[in-house]
Amino acid sequence: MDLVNHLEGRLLFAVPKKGRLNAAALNLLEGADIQFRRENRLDIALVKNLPIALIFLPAADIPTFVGQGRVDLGITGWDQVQEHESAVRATTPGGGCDMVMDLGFGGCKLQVQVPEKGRFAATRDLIGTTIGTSFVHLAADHFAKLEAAADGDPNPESATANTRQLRTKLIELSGSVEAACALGVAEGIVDLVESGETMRAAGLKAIDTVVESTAVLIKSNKPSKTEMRSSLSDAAKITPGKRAPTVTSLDEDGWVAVSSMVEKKKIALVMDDLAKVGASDILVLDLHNTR
Ligand SMILES: Nc1ncnc2c1ncn2[C@@H]1O[C@H](COP(=O)(O)OP(=O)(O)OP(=O)(O)O)[C@@H](O)[C@H]1O
Ligand SMILES: O=P(O)(O)OC[C@H]1O[C@H](OP(=O)(O)OP(=O)(O)O)[C@H](O)[C@@H]1O
Repeated sequence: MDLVNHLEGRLLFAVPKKGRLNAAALNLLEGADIQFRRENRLDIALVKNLPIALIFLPAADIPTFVGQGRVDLGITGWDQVQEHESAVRATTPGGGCDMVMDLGFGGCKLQVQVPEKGRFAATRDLIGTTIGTSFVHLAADHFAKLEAAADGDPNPESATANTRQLRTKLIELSGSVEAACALGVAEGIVDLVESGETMRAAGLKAIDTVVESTAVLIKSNKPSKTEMRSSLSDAAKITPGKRAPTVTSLDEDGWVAVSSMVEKKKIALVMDDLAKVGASDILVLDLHNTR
């Protein structure tokens, strides 16, 4: 079955496809009686008992899909939501995601770590060095604030990597970040710590916390394409016009303008019904003749 063509009218819900949050997220869905069967290798599963489609994505990509309004809801780490927000702040303030609730599992901290017996005691000592991390945008913003404070900026908390030329060099690593110091790739790292075992085994110590994280439920603050399409089909049933309504794309993502002929005596009721299915800016214009 081509599942992509069965998404219309369904709420799209992104779930971590693997990794630390996968099992706990699936438990949560089971507890909420969300029934589905995921076909082997398919990243979309239609929920049997509710108009929902689950979309299985890497935890790091979920804020992008939710932030762009491509899916409506998602479960991911707060660290990933913050990293996305830092990455797109210049073009999309807030990243397009709103936090609905803290889910309480997946607790960890994104921390600045340095060799235990090394020369760095505080994060500001790392200014101008090389830092290895998978969270390049959050780490860059963190060092932008530190550098602003070191330079005597009266408002260092408002500094970001977009507003400053960083002296600290960030190297993006996709895993095993803790190996970077011992192998000479970086002087310090910014990486997740849960039990602390990985950090201790690598001879590192934490000297600063960038973000404290747990798994969160996030929602898009843009209407998704499917939501828009389903509202549109509801609206078209209320105002079918003579043959079909005229639908025009608008410059704002997710919105369309709809024109349709309505009998004069039904205008008030039709406007009420349209507002109920989510229509806004409803205008009534005179039509002088029709045949
Ligand atoms: N000990 C931990 N280490 C890493 N992440 C953790 C840990 N505990 C909880 N998390 C949460 O799990 C999220 C997903 O991390 P995880 O490494 O499992 O994802 P992944 O999709 O398997 O990524 P990757 O393939 O890069 O390892 C993190 O962003 C974080 O919010
Ligand atoms: O404090 P701990 O309980 O030891 O957990 C922290 C470790 O877990 C994560 O790595 P992961 O196991 O996901 O592997 P990775 O290094 O390949 O990302 C994270 O990047 C740390 O290395």
